[in-house]
Amino acid sequence: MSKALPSLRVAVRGDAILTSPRFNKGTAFTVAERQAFGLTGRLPYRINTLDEQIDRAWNQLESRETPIRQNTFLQSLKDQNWVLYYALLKKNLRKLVPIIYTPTEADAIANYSHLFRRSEGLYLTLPQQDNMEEEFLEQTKGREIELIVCSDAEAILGIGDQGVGGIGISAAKSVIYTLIGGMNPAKCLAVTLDVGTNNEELLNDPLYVGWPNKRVRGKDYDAFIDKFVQLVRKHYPHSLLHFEDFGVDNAQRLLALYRDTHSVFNDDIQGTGAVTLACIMSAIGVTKSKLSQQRFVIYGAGSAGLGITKQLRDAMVTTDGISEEEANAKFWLLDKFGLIREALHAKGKVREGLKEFLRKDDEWAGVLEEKGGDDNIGLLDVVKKVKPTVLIGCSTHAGAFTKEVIEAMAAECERPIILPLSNPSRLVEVDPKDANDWTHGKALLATGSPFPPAKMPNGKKDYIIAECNNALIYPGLGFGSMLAQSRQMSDRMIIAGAQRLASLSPALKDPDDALLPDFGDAPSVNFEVAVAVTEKAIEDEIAGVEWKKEEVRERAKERLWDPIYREFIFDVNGEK
Ligand SMILES: NC(=O)c1ccc[n+]([C@@H]2O[C@H](COP(=O)([O-])OP(=O)(O)OC[C@H]3O[C@@H](n4cnc5c(N)ncnc54)[C@H](O)[C@@H]3O)[C@@H](O)[C@H]2O)c1
Ligand SMILES: O=C(O)C[C@H](O)C(=O)O
Ligand SMILES: [Mg+2]
Repeated sequence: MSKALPSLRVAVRGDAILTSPRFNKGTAFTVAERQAFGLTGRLPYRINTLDEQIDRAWNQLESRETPIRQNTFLQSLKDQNWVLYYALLKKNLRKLVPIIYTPTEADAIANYSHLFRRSEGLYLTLPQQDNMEEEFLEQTKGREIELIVCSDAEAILGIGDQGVGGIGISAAKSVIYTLIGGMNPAKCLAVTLDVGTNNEELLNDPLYVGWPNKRVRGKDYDAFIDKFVQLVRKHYPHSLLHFEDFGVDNAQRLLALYRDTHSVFNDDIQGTGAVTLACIMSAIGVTKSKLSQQRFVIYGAGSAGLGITKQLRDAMVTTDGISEEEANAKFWLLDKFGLIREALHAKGKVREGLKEFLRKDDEWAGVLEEKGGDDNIGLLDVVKKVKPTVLIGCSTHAGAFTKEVIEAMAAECERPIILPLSNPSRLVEVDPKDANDWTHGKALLATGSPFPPAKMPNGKKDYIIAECNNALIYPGLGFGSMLAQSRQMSDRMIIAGAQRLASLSPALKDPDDALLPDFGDAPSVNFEVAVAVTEKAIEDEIAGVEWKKEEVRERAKERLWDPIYREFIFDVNGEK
């Protein structure tokens, strides 16, 4: 979808333009630009095209042998030249998304202080909050911010508390918004909310670059977050505020607190809920059944588990016309202490927000008796008794879906739907290759991180393991909400996005194909999601724009940011 862009007036010159990743073109500056911006003597003679630069960068990247070294190389390319960075990624999307995002970014975040070269985004640190507004304005000066991704890094992917390294997830999610969602990177801001860390390894590391203090909680934490949210509301009332990888309690609380007053979005809850709903809709298309005919076992009842459960429940009520109570009864949730049920709740072992999904103790009396009074009803017990049709993992418990569990499920279900969603790859609840073998190719599978296709029995074509990662939908949800200028991201907008994604699933056309579109198609898929989201906001009269629904697609195309060089004209009053 490349298009020629009008020239841009730019005020920075000399070394300043070469060190600005937003404006730097390196060897691609033209003769006229070199003269106008004082670059002739600062650059070698030869002028390269963007394609030549991409080839050179690709060769340099390939000479780095490990994913983490490639990640570091790409990080430094991002610090140098955004157009080249995004153009390289765009050309090699499937290969490079796993390097700059899940799973490799998890290692980059875990080693943030040791790999540190250059800062990016906005670091807001709790003891320095008196100057928060100044810092915020300083960092966003001259930019019309449309998207802010923030994290307090308490629960990064499945690797836990990563302190200031959380900037890595905010920045990676923001890159995906540009790469896959078409958002202009100059209008995106990655923020780390450094409230300390309880990660002892980081606290004891003399090279740790964050605030070396225990994680602050309670009133002081709330006041700090509120100060930040109010700044966003004051200066960028139409922006989307994306929360990423907060601890589960704060994730739910903050979403509930702010979602009515600003367009806020919690990716782990809502993004994961939406992509999983799309994946399940595609799977039940293959099994030719309805949502309300499923029995769902959700293993890991944190942000993702709860987001998925509520999204599926709400969709079931809407599409199959059953009551919320009936829909709640289709779920069996497990967490660290086993099946979530009344007795656990009475002992205070069930977190707020899960009450609707408590199972009755007397349903399980027989199982408890058989276990000799053992309080913990585990996954195998649940699978044997419930005979689920869908098993979803978001527990961070690697290998939890054992052969016994998978075989027990497959014994009672013709096409078990199994989604081990924990990231990064090493934390997956079951390697999809094993789940495929143990079910003799009958399981319908998708994972959170990328996995290779699985071999099928009887010479059938390989089974493509769909990547059920929220990155397949959140860029479109965000772009759609930005287009709509909506002051909220409503449930109906999210469901519209999930439905559009499900409608694009390869399995709809061929039941032996993947449950979700390929990541290589993520940009066009997310574009469709964005159109659906904007149309819904307009239909529901919560959009800030006055477009007709028929105009949305064209308007959306006009707003897509593409990594191509624009001609620059020097102007002291131009962009800085
Ligand atoms: N595929 C995706 O798009 C996607 C999206 C969000 C999260 N995730 C992954 O899901 C996992 C959980 O993320 P989250 O944000 O919900 O984290 P979270 O910390 O909010 O939730 C994890 C939950 O799992 C529970 N748990 C831990 N060990 C367990 C065990 N042995 N048995 C049962 N439950 C156990 C925890 O108590 C917690 O409630 C992570 O690995 C994350 O990377 C994937
Ligand atoms: O970051 C990802 O890859 C997905 C998700 O948000 C997660 O926390 O695992
Ligand atoms: Mg996340």
